[in-house]
Amino acid sequence: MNAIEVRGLRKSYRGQEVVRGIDLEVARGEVFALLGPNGAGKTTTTEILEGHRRRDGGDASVLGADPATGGREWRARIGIVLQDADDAADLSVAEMVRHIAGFYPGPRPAAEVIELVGLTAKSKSRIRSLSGGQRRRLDVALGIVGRPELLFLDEPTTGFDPQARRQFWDLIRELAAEGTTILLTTHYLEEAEALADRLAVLADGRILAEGTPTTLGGGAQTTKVTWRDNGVLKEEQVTDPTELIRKLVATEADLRTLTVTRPTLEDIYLNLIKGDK
Ligand SMILES: Nc1ncnc2c1ncn2[C@@H]1O[C@H](COP(=O)(O)OP(=O)(O)OP(=O)(O)O)[C@@H](O)[C@H]1O
Repeated sequence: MNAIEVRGLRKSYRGQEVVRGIDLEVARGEVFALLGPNGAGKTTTTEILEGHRRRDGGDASVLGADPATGGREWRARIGIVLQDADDAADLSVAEMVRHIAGFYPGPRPAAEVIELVGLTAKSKSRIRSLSGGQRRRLDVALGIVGRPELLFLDEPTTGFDPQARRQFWDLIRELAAEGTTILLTTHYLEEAEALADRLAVLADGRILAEGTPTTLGGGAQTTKVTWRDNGVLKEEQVTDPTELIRKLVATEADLRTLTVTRPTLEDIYLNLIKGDK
């Protein structure tokens, strides 16, 4: 059975439909990224699946249960990292992690989790004294302390410095290797590319495209080939550069300047979003 199965999901706020018939399947052990512009419906979808928001239509199954009615045991199997958690600012990092650990039947030791997110030096500091990125690391710690089977990460690395982001990626890869299923929303395309087995692009409450970081957007994407011919810069967009390069090898073109550029996930994403407008 899939970890997440969604059919025809719908949600409106005051008559305005913001999730407009989403189908989604996330296999157990998969890292799945939801991408999309601000207001696309990523957080709303995620919150429905976490059981934090009611849906207006469609079917949803998360770890075999309907998230709208999932009980305490179901909740204990899920880890959540919210977008703007705001709580218990007077507790220390370690106190907070221990407090949340207490809600789970088999939590990770607090010190281990704090180490995993790189906050050991801040263990005794009050939450209110943490920087934005450190606060975000604590949020991640709270999301994983219960050894969740399924982890929801809503923009987890916002405010992380580049090194912290790389450390976080390593942590996610470790969790994935242990078999944790992960649903991630992010605006960092390189993050989705680095972590996701599969991803979907959401815009205006619908899924525009779905695939792996290399197949997303289908075969419509072209590769750019540039080279110099008698000093003149030439450029061609082709689906498969093999034939063109063979042809160039047979000519007098100076191939020391040859470049072959595949579109990045960001190029593919921006094209999809642009095409939707
Ligand atoms: N509680 C709410 N009441 C009314 N409208 C809401 C509420 N929450 C979200 N919306 C609206 O629903 C739409 C989708 O919002 P959502 O937060 O799901 O988008 P998102 O894709 O997560 O965006 P972002 O990338 O900015 O986090 C937006 O137009 C937003 O204004």
